[in-house]
Order: sequence, then structure tokens, then C-alpha cells
Amino acid sequence: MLTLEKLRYTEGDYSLSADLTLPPGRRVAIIGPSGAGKSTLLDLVAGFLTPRAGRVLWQGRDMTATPPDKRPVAMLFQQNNLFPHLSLARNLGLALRPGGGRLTAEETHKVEQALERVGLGGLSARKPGALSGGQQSRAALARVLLQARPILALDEPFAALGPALKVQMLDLVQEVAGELGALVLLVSHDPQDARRFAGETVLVAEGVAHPPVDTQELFDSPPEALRAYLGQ
Ligand SMILES: Nc1ncnc2c1ncn2[C@@H]1O[C@H](COP(=O)(O)OP(=O)(O)OP(=O)(O)O)[C@@H](O)[C@H]1O
Repeated sequence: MLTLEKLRYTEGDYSLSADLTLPPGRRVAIIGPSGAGKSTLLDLVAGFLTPRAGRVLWQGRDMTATPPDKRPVAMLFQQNNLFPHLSLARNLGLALRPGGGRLTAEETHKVEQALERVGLGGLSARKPGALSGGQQSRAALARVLLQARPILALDEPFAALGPALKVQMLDLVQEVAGELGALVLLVSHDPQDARRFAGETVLVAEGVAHPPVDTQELFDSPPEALRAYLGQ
């Protein structure tokens, strides 16, 4: 269970509070107006931001003070965060050996398997710049697979891809997360993404990240804050 317990974050005039739990293995969309705090919420879970009050717990263990690299969270951003000067093999190797260093034969094999899994078999020597946007997204997903963390946080990772490619990538995320048994938190501006991908949705609006509700029901009868955002 991911628990955000009476969490409160403030920065200047801005504040965000959350008091909710999310079970392992679920796929959850995070939706809400621009600037409402969707990325802030993910950053609090991942440990890039520190709350002013409250706690973040995973499976009952308090991780509020745990640094990002020690948290059970893998992040996928739109910009992929692949190192441009390193081959895919070396970029992905960092998931297994964050300090760098030579991979064992077994680790190299794991990297190749992860690349195969996302449809990039045979491309391990390529640098990110020699890949298409879709291929870079796949490589970032292969890294997530290698990190094998139980929480997967995606901050609009495929917004720059075309609609068909985005659907393909979300399907692949669904498969990879299913294999890992990971809880997926997907920030998206697209209600279609939420409907297709996530059984539950957390609405972030007016300074509150609300407890998750059934995605279908939320969009079928949206509350006022969501109606305005959807332009209804
Ligand atoms: N680096 C920053 N410095 C100061 N304020 C920031 C910074 N990043 C975000 N904020 C503010 O924090 C609040 C929440 O921003 P956040 O990026 O979490 O919203 P969001 O819902 O993810 O928005 P969007 O959908 O536009 O990406 C906003 O009021 C924003 O202006």
C-alpha cells in the first residue's frame, strides 16, 4: 500500500494536501488542471520534494525521509533522461549499477533481454540521439524494467509522441507493470489515457489530491473542478 498520510506541501502561496492510500499493482491516473500539483504529487512520492507535514509510507514503512534513489519508485519522464553520450547498453546498465562500473555477463544479458522486451533488440550499441522519439521512450521503459521497483511514476511520458504511438506505449507500460506487479501512477492531460489505462483516478484540484475514485464514474459525472478543466 502506498499511503500519503495527512500530507501537506507548501511553497510560497502554493499548497497541496493529500490523505489517501493506493494498493500495490493498481494502475492509477492523476488528472487535474494545469498547475494544480500533479507533478508535485509525484515528486513527493519519489522524494524529490519534502512535505511540510505528514508522511509517505510504502507497505507500512515510513519513507518520508528516504532519498529518491533508496525509494521503491521508478520514474519515467517525457524527456526520458537518457545520457546522450552513452550507448543504450551503458545507459541501461546504470539501472543495475548506479555508480557505473563494468557489468557482469549476467547483467549484460539482463540489459539485452530488457531491450528485447521493449522491441529494441540489437540496438544496445546505439546512442539515444540515433533513436526516434518512440524508440527513446521504449529505452526509458526498458530501464524501468531493469530497476524493477514496485512503484512506477510516469509524468506525461508520451505526450510528445503521436496518438497511435502513445497508445502502443501505454499498452507496453501496462504489460511491463503487470510483469513487475507495480503500482503505476500516470500523470496525464488526456482523459482518454485515464479511461483506457487506469481503473482509478486521483483528481488533483484546488490544492487537494483527492482519494482515488473509479475512472469511468469520475468522467461520466465529473465534479465541478474537473468539469471546468474538461471544458464542459
Ligand atoms: N520550480 C518551481 N518553482 C516554483 N514553483 C513551481 C515550480 N514548479 C512548479 N511550481 C508551482 O507549483 C504548483 C504545482 O505545479 P505542478 O507542476 O505540480 O502542477 P501540474 O498539475 O503538474 O501542472 P501541469 O499540468 O501544468 O504540468 C504550480 O502553482 C506551479 O506554478
